[in-house]
Amino acid sequence: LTGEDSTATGKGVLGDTKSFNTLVNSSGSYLVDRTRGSGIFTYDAKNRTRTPGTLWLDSDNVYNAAYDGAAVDAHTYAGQTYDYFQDVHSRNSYDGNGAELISTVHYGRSYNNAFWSGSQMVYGDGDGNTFVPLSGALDVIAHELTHAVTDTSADLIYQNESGAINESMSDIFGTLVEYHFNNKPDWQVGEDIYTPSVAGDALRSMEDPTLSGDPDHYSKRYTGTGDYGGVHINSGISNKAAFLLANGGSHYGVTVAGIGNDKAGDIYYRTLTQYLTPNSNYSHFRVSTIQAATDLYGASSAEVASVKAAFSAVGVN
Ligand SMILES: O=C(NO)[C@]12CC[C@H](CC1)C2
Ligand SMILES: [Zn+2]
Repeated sequence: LTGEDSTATGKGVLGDTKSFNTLVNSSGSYLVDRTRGSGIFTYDAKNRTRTPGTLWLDSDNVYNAAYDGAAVDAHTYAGQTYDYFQDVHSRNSYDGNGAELISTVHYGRSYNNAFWSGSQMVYGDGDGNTFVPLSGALDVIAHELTHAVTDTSADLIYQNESGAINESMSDIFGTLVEYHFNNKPDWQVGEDIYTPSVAGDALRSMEDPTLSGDPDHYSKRYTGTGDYGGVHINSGISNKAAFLLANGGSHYGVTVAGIGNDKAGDIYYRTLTQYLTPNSNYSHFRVSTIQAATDLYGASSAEVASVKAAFSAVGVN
């Protein structure tokens, strides 16, 4: 594929106008951004389930059709997430080696989910009641791309406690990316694309995981076999700890002094990429996070004290 690097404009899933990088040649405008790593490439599954599908081609470099919105956001938010990991953590793409970012939208029919396939991001359109097209939320795209970061670093096994930590890392960086771009930021997950007819709800709350029935303390962890051993359930324990570490608060009688999003992000990034291993459980997660904070701020630092308090507050001692 050859052509000229260009900039297009278009409307996202929620009708917001944005600009993004494309490649233009005599065929038209492709959703190809050659300015980041080895490139960002966005594809159309055309409501079938073959991936990646067809590289997205538009006729006039203006992406304002309703059908275009999912692709506009997948492409733009992948670029923003790339920028977050490069600019904040000096990580060039999800593998640190400039790997191509490949996304497919319009996957399946009324498909209420999104996932990292092991090699690319995949987004359904939702059924219009539970979800609208899932690439419409920056925290969701950053969630998915963080699965790729995890897979190329700690490689946390996607089940039981290691899987819950895997899921929580994706929720944590999904939220931190949302704050980094100040895109209606909050400590909820998927709020922008979840239940369009219900205001103020979210798929999950990191501030209060019990709102979606998930545990906010290790003593309340799920020990069944559903959800790969509760990877989207027991993530609440770590999500609550992350909320407390960044924002502060008291939880079950334990008070945590908040250290802010940036320091929390640096601690979690170092924990994920330097200390966690495929079989890490919550106990090893506590030790690893303390070590990462110690590396960054010193053993007697306030940051280390807050990490210890945050894990203690959720019953991981
Ligand atoms: O938690 C997830 N995947 O592991 C979700 C579910 C809905 C959003 C898109 C994918 C987040
Ligand atoms: Zn996930």
